[in-house]
Amino acid sequence: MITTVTLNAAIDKTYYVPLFTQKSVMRVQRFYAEAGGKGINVARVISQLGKPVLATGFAGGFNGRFIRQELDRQQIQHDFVEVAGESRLCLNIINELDGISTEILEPGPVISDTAMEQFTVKFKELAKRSVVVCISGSLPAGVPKDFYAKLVSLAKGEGAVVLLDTSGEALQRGAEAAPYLIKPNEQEAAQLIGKSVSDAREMIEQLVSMERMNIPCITISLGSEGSLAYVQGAYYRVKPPLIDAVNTVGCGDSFMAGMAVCIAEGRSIEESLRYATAVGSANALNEKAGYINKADVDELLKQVKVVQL
Ligand SMILES: Nc1ncnc2c1ncn2[C@@H]1O[C@H](COP(=O)(O)OP(=O)(O)OP(=O)(O)O)[C@@H](O)[C@H]1O
Ligand SMILES: O=P(O)(O)OC[C@@]1(O)O[C@H](CO)[C@@H](O)[C@@H]1O
Repeated sequence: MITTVTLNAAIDKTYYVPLFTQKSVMRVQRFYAEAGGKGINVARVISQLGKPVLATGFAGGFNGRFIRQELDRQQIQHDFVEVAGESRLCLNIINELDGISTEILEPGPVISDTAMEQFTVKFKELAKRSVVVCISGSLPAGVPKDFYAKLVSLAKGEGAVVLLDTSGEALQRGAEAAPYLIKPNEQEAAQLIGKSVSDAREMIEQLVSMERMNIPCITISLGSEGSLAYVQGAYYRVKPPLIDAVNTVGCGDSFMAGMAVCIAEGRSIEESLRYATAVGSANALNEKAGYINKADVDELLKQVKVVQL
């Protein structure tokens, strides 16, 4: 089984407006409301790829009920710890004119020590039954910055392969616990090394050589430019197909879903990078965040280029 973790679950609302302008009244033309937050997106995409998955994390209030209901409707297994307060609302406003998206993300509920203890017990149990555990997204208030590091160690102790996709201090501390894979985008990678470097190859080399960084697989995602990966001593450049992107929010989560599936199935690294890239690109073709069509993935797969450097 693959388990995905979303400590800061959300209702992801996507608004399509004709022209996004400040100091104006904008009428929404189309909108979508989905169960979201990075790990839930990963779970949905894994499920859309036809593979078994379970989503866990914290969920609370009316929004938490909506999230569980949506997962039920989409027949995605879930096991969340109920928390006091409301799970957050994340808004993605897409300007129809040029496709540019603006995200407004609520902070989410404050998590109590009791809820964290409850989650830790549940997580250990789930990790024991999982081949791969994928931990994604920001930490809600109340959760210590080293919580992902604790989860990484626990899951590794239970024999699971751990993938981590987060940012800032949570990523820094989590990375020190040596998950199997991290996937920062350029901005997150720059935060991790403490400065921005314009050349992606130089950036990944700096990440690899960082002290206390003992991670077998590091991929820096570069949006429409694809990614640069380091896997056990070798570097790879991955180029996605040229597509007409509609909504790129959730591409990183879809990439993680593709990697999780391939790692769970023991596929080669080149095959995994190719597949994950096709899944990431397929998400960009969809109006909803964290959504793919399997037929798109199969088509895009033929056009992804992976080159060992
Ligand atoms: N416009 C695009 N065209 C083709 N492929 C894309 C595009 N945007 C993203 N992808 C694919 O998806 C992967 C992940 O995208 P990206 O770098 O935007 O992740 P991210 O910043 O983590 O996204 P998010 O946090 O919204 O999930 C890329 O490496 C690429 O393979
Ligand atoms: O605050 P986080 O957890 O870093 O990011 C949350 C979020 O922007 O990430 C997803 C896209 O990757 C969206 O579904 C969600 O709203």
